Amino acid sequence: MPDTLKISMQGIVKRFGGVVALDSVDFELRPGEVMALVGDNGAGKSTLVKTLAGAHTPDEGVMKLNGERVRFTSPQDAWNRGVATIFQELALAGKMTIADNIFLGREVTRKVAGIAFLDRRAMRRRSKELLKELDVVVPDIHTWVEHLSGGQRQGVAIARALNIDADVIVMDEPTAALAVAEVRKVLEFIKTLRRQGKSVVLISHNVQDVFEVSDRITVLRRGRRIGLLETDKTTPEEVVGYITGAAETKSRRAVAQETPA
Ligand SMILES: Nc1ncnc2c1ncn2[C@@H]1O[C@H](COP(=O)(O)OP(=O)(O)OP(=O)(O)O)[C@@H](O)[C@H]1O
Repeated sequence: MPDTLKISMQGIVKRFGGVVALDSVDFELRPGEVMALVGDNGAGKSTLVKTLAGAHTPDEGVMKLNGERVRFTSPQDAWNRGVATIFQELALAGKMTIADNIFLGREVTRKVAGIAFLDRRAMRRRSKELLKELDVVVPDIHTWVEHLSGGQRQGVAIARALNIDADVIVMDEPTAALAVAEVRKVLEFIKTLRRQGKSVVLISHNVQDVFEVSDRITVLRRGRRIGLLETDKTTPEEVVGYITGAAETKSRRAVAQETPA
């Protein structure tokens, strides 16, 4: 059977000195799905995402993109292969315009008499198109990013990923520290990405957000994957049970009761 997964990670181990941050973790992402990644503080979510993003090299394990084995050497390398990670700090330049941020590192130039000039008009046009596709409303394309709201900044960061035709978009706590209306906006961006056929990984501490936008949920606990759940076949209570370890304890108890002495 052909390997149709967008991303597959198998047996990923990542150690930091004596700390085993990821202990043989499997992770998968289908084309066009939103996969939530949840777990308590220190569960290993950021480490897994940084490994996927090329910021960490795993000590063990195999990673595949479209069924092909890959080893990203840097976040830039992962971006070039269409895996764009938007970290909490967003990596946007506050004192640059929206369009300049969307094209950061990939500026469009045109040649006049053999000399390359930045094609600002083309960059502005494309930026407006990308923001429109996502339904991001900004005051003006010339606005400095530092004057935008948190939700608008998330929109610019996503537009930047779409500008490189990324088809895997990884978002690390995109709704943390946002006002309610802004959270709604970011959740809508995620739904738009899915409609466009993109695969999304969403790290979130907010179970309500997870239930609103995800197709499946991966639960990490103490560096291990302890749950892979279909969102419409589980409940917030069950997910919280996995996060806190209560579900694990319960299933162990159930097994113990079933096992004859
Ligand atoms: N660069 C590092 N050096 C040493 N230890 C690290 C490093 N990064 C992560 N760890 C450790 O690895 C474990 C997993 O951390 P990680 O940040 O991946 O968890 P997390 O699930 O993202 O937590 P949070 O929700 O708090 O961000 C923790 O014990 C953490 O202290």
